[in-house]
Amino acid sequence: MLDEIIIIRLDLVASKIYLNWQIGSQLKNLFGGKKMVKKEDISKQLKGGLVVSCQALENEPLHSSFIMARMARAAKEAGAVGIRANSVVDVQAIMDTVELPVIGIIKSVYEESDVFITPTLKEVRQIAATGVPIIAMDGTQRRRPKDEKLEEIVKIIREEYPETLLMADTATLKDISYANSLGFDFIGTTLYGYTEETKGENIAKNDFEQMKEVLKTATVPVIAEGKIDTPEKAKEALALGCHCIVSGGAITRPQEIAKRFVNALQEEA
Ligand SMILES: CC(=O)N[C@H](C=O)[C@@H](O)[C@H](O)[C@H](O)COP(=O)(O)O
Repeated sequence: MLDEIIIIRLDLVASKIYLNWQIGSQLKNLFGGKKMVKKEDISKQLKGGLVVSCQALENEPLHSSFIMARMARAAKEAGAVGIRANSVVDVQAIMDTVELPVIGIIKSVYEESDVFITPTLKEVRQIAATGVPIIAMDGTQRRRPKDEKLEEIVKIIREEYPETLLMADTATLKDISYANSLGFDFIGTTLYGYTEETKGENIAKNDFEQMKEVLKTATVPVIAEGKIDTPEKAKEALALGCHCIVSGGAITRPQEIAKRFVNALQEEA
């Protein structure tokens, strides 16, 4: 009898907490919640600025949502216009910390495919559900896990999240033409140098030779991303006509930053 009373009371307490939480979030949405920002405004916000990629995978020293949110805060203090981040937890921690547009991705490795940046509909939906204004996904023509097709993913996510901007992370000019045809909002050079076909390449090589071709091929704004590791390169990419810059490792991966110093000292010795 006593057990039953205790269980009923616990149930009542739990229901009350749940109800309060629900009312609280509804009120927050009504009065204090995040405002829906229009697609054109997000694009304007990014134009001509620096987006800082705040990412640390499980095998990296700074792997922690708390630290990534602090990185995002530092980026904001420096004047960054946006953040790029990996995983639902990091994106949520960052969106709770800074009021900057976030480019969300989920890196996920599948055995049967080399595609790992938001590779399947599952990851696209998971990251979309966080409310990120922009989702970036692999925009190469490589075979995707589970044989999913990029055009299908884009079609479905456009229906489910019409207000979310989509960025294609590409490697080759062919990828860019493909992304144009699928109606992406942004094209990123993220994977140039990271696929079988482009291994060892660098977007800044020969005075940004490849970037100039990218800009001629793309029919939507181009985001310069991948090894834009100095302020000079960032400035040059913007001058060529890129919409904005994403820089990561050179700002938020201390192991890469320290390595550049160590390498320079070793070259001197
Ligand atoms: C190839 C790949 O996995 N790129 C990832 C994409 O999100 C990140 O690891 C990069 O840090 C990001 O693209 C920014 O580039 P960089 O760190 O070179 O400034």
